[in-house]
Amino acid sequence: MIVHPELRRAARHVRRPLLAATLLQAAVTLTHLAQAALLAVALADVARGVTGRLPVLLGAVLALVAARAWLGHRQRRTAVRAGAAVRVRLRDELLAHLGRLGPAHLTTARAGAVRTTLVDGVEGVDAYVSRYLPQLLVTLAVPPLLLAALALVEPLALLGLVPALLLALAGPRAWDRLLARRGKEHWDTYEALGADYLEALQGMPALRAAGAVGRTRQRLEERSSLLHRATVAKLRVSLVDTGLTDLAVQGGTVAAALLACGSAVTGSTTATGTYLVLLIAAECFRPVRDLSREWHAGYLGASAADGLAALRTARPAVADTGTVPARWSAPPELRFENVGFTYEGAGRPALCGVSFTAEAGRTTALVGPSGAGKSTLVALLLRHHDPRTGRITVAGRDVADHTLDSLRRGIAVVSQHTHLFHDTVAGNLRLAAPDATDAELTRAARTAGIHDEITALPDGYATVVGERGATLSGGQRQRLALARALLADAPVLVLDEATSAVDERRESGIVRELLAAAGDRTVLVVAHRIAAVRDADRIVVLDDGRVDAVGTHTALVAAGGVYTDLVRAGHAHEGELAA
Ligand SMILES: Nc1ncnc2c1ncn2[C@@H]1O[C@H](COP(=O)(O)OP(=O)(O)OP(=O)(O)O)[C@@H](O)[C@H]1O
Repeated sequence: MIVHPELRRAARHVRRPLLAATLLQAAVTLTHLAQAALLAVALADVARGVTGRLPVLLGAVLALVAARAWLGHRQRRTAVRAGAAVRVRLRDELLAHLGRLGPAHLTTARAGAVRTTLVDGVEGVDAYVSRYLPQLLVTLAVPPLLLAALALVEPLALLGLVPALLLALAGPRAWDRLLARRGKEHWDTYEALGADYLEALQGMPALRAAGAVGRTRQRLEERSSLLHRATVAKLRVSLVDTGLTDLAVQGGTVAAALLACGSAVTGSTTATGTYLVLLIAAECFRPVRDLSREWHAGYLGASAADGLAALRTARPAVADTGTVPARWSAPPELRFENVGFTYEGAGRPALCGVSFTAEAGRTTALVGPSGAGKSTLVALLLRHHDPRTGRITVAGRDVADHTLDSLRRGIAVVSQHTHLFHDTVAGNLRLAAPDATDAELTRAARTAGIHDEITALPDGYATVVGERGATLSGGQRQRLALARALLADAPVLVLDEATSAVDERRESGIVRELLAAAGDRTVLVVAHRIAAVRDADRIVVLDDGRVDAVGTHTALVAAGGVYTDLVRAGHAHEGELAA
């Protein structure tokens, strides 16, 4: 009888349907009881050789059977509805929270484990709430009522039934803790296996390239046998629980039968009373047996409860405390003022006293060697983290003043890790602008340099691109993501290595077209290759978390330093340095 606070919380929102399901379940139990009483009277009549009432009694039994079937059907429907409501609400809540946690959460949590919690864990809670909880309430309420009724007919029978019921209900509580621990161990192993499988599937090309498929398969097999052992350990405790319940149920029924027979032999009870004791004693234990059966359905939910609670209460890297919606009537200025930031657990700061301004409606480029802090600056602008020192303002207001949702909607980002969904090209493009017309899709795709390739696909814009855009090349995926960002029509556009997978020959052309299409938006371009940024209005050179220089391409080349090194390290042709 594990009632985890997380499961109580999940059930709180469906109190009414749950109460209805419990009452219907109780009504089903009452039909069993009434049937037992009618059969007891009928059997006593048969024993006495009186058959006059038999047709009425048996007719009533049949009516009860029909009523029970109807009540049972209603009960299941109500319970399923309550379970579905719990499932939908919990998933919505968790998904919304995952959105607030942002990508920072997945640097510590594993995607496969989160998936297992969201899918299997929530299904388990559904079974727990819709099947186990109503039965638990009925089990706590009905047997005491039946015992009270039996006390009126044959008080002696209680001597056998009460201890047996107490043993059946309270006995297994002795190892509730062990049961909870085994359940958690099983869940953790199950979650880890799910995460391993997802990672192995997603990383299959890398595993093949490294010749590590065999080793991974072996590791997965080890994980599988760990899960098998955890399942057996869990079942062992669970079966002891069920065994004890069964023993108490059987023992109690036999004791009640012996007592009833004793009373019949001594003649202290009528024939009807004896049959009543025999049949009602069995009914006393029916809810206990049913509870034991439903427990197995709800055990998964009880085991997943800790994981669900951990996900639901995980703290986002930043608090969504801003109250002002980010609605900029004109492209805003972005200002970084003395920004410093250190990742949790990192020995040295990723950024240190970074100050620069990305002018409104202009293109500012961020360049620097690998690890200089370019992506960290973008993450801070989007508030995936907050700076440890300094501040970032958009249109003169601290980004922390804005609600997270509106801030992120106002800044369209195309990063080097584009994500496409298993949908058509058009469906992927319309993610950012569900109402965009076909003409608008085409215009955005043309600007991103992907239109011709889309029309060459078997079904053009209606072609399904596969999971994560698997049927497209890296460059095509990036250009689709660019088109999607253009459609989003946000006043700020951030291109974070957005063309890194596009060949250099096409890169400068695409970037030039993009910047023209960006119109008067404020654009921040992060790039390794100078070709992607040489036309920017202003270039900020970052080195080791600090601003090394700010200027135009021509001025920076003339000044020498880190920028010139970057140009030289790239595929700069003579003209680039000379420009
Ligand atoms: N999640 C993280 N946890 C800890 N340290 C991190 C994390 N992400 C980045 N860093 C560190 O912060 C520093 C800046 O990283 P960042 O990704 O911002 O650099 P970058 O200039 O974008 O590099 P690249 O051009 O290679 O993408 C690096 O030293 C990096 O190792």
